[in-house]
Amino acid sequence: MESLKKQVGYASVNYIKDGMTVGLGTGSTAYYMVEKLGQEIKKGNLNITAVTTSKKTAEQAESLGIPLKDLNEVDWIDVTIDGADEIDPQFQGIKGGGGAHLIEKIVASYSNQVIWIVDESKMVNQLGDFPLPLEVIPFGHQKLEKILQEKGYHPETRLTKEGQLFTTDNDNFIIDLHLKNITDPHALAQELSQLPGIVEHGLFLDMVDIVLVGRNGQVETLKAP
Ligand SMILES: O=C[C@H](O)[C@H](O)[C@H](O)COP(=O)(O)O
Repeated sequence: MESLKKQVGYASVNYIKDGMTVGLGTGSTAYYMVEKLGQEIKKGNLNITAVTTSKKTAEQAESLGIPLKDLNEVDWIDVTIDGADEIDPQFQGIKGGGGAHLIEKIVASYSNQVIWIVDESKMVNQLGDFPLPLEVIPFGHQKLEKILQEKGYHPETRLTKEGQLFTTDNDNFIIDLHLKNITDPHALAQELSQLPGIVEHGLFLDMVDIVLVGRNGQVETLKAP
């Protein structure tokens, strides 16, 4: 898996051209994309500006000398390259396994092109086996969890390995919904968007343009319809 992630992450840098403003995703696959981008910048092959989607990616990018700007300082992003947790045959996805989906979704929404980079294990027939992350405001989060429980969504407030409440880069909490299968992602997205306290859910619908999949040692390019 690790070598597939590296292969697909490295291959995605081919979509980055000189002069572009690039959105840098978060996670173990995006890590390799950022690593390769740093190498190309160091060699003098690329001159770009990047906007990051998490503190972790910002730290990595800074350490590699990738020029960074805040989203407010750029007009638009040419391409954002990011990982994903699940992608269905309609190119709908779940993100937020690392708790970064709020900023990832904002950055993606200001991008001309969105590319997801995944290993083949992320390609599924139906979304929902991967727990759906919700970034929630700490105020009243237990009340919200109760409502989600009553709806039959099997919520679980995310904890760190040490058993502490997981906090996002925005000082919010994450509630993961253990749904097993999501039959109507758009209806669920709408319902979750209307619940007070949920800042953003991890359903990324109709957002991706190209998916690069690492499969059997090759990188497959899939274009969303
Ligand atoms: O919050 C995390 C992000 O949405 C990641 O892009 C996603 O979880 C995929 O990460 P990875 O490539 O590490 O599986």
